[in-house]
Amino acid sequence: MAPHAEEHTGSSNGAGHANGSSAATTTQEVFTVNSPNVTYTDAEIRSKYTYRTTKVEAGADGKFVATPTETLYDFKVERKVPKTGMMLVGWGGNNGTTVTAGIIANRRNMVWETKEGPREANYYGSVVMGSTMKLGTDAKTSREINIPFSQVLPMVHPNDLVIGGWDISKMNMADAMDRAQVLEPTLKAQVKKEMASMVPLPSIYYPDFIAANQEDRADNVIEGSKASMAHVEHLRKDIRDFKANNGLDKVIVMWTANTERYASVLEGVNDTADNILKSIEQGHEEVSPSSVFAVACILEGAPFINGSPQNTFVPGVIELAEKHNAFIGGDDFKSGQTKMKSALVDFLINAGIKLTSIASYNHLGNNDGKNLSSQKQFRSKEISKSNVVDDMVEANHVLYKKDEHPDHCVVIKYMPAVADNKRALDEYYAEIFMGGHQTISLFNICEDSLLASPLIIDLVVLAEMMTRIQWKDGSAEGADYKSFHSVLSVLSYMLKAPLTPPGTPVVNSLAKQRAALTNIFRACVGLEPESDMTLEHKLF
Ligand SMILES: NC(=O)c1ccc[n+]([C@@H]2O[C@H](COP(=O)([O-])OP(=O)(O)OC[C@H]3O[C@@H](n4cnc5c(N)ncnc54)[C@H](O)[C@@H]3O)[C@@H](O)[C@H]2O)c1
Ligand SMILES: O=P([O-])([O-])O[C@@H]1[C@@H](O)[C@H](O)[C@@H](O)[C@H](O)[C@@H]1O
Repeated sequence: MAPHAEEHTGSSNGAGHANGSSAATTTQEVFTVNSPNVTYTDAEIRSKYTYRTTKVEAGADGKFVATPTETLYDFKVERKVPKTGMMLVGWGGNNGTTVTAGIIANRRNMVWETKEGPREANYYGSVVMGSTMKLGTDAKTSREINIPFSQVLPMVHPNDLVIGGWDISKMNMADAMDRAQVLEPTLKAQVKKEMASMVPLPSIYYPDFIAANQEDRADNVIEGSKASMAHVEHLRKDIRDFKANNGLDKVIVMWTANTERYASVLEGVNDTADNILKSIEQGHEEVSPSSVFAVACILEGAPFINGSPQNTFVPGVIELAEKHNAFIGGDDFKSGQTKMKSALVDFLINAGIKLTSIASYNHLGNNDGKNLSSQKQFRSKEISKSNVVDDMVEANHVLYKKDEHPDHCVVIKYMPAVADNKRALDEYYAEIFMGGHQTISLFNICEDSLLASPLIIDLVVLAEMMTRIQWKDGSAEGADYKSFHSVLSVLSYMLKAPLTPPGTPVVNSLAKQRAALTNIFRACVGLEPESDMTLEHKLF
């Protein structure tokens, strides 16, 4: 994505709507790949990529036998950036209002006064819009050349996103933004008029799935019995209407509504695609609103991402997505305390330091915290916040015996006074050389919604990008191109509890997650994985 070629003109249009530029901005890539394995047409980038890895087998003598292997893939990337809609479930919440105001402010290059002086709109905290990747090294000087991550492939610019969504609260977005207590009044004043014209669509509300303390918000609910496909069809029509009313090519749906309790996974209820559809027809009590949204999106062909920790993707929903070649992804934005944890644990364990205890406490005062003050909803969050260290511990059997792992506790307390400015207090306790100990104590004020909103943008932009990437076996004549697996594990960097295709491992290491995303996108333009070997600086 090149720097914006045109000014964006917002235009409001109908319920659950609005804005974005009149058309997707034309982009000029900032690099081309000079390789016989990469071809460019106006419509596509095609690349032949050799995937090199190492297969390991246990030898007869008990030693490992490592065999380098090569697999040929052909990748195809559609270059046309579609006019894309972002529909948020829970649009009227802290994250929904904040990300909406943030995109409007960026689209209009807004500046607002604060007590520390003027502040300009930005996309800090977004991997796509705020980070770079190493393209290679200068042919003459061998110095690193880095490019904005957003320019490795032709991605949607968030300023172009047309935003809409649903909420069980009918409050318009300007009033909901005030309710959220996240943004500076001087910024809110500049987006207020536009946000006031945005009203969330009514949503489905099954009280048993979120805290009872949320009931007073529920004044914007789709009527009718849960026991039918009516809710699914209603949401599908909402998506179709939003797409048609805004002249969109694509819609991505993001769950940023309240954390639900876990749904029981039951044979005959939600274990298969057919059974989840039957259970929705029957209004089964274990079918959650988020699963109904997921089913509606799968049937409508709109990628669905779950930004909360509940098990939206019960096996039947995953199977349905696979049957329909629809994209799903989740779970639970990884915004502050857990993102720091996944980086710190990665560093400590890979440094050979034996982490033995992690105590994670946080308190917050926003509505999310209010909902999480209910045990069943907290349990969903406790699970997603606790499992984030598992793969890193299991990968180091020098430090940890089988099934040995650090003590790990997660505490969340609702303290209204701090509002969205969540406090995360962590203690990491580790064994070091010769019986020593290292204690790391962190006090991390994470402004929850200002950290989560850029992740919403990343997840939507990356999910849309994945719909324009196809692959085929490069060694098989006549093979057909197909999409990546329905479960977008490539999104894991932004998520606490990465959903992966059934039977595949979960990777929580932040560095590995980012490397996977970066290197898959590099492969799509025929480039080798980012290597920091820099042999050119060592072998001369
Ligand atoms: N840093 C973060 O903010 C962060 C990080 C990770 C995960 N999350 C998760 O993201 C979600 C949203 O966080 P938030 O701070 O915006 O919460 P919030 O409570 O401010 O917003 C949630 C919104 O969802 C609405 N809602 C509830 N049930 C709904 C339904 N069935 N359909 C449509 N709307 C519904 C509520 O009315 C509310 O407006 C929460 O589940 C939270 O756990 C947030
Ligand atoms: O991503 P992270 O900062 O570790 O986790 C956060 C929790 O600490 C917080 O209590 C909760 O309100 C947010 O939804 C988010 O899940």
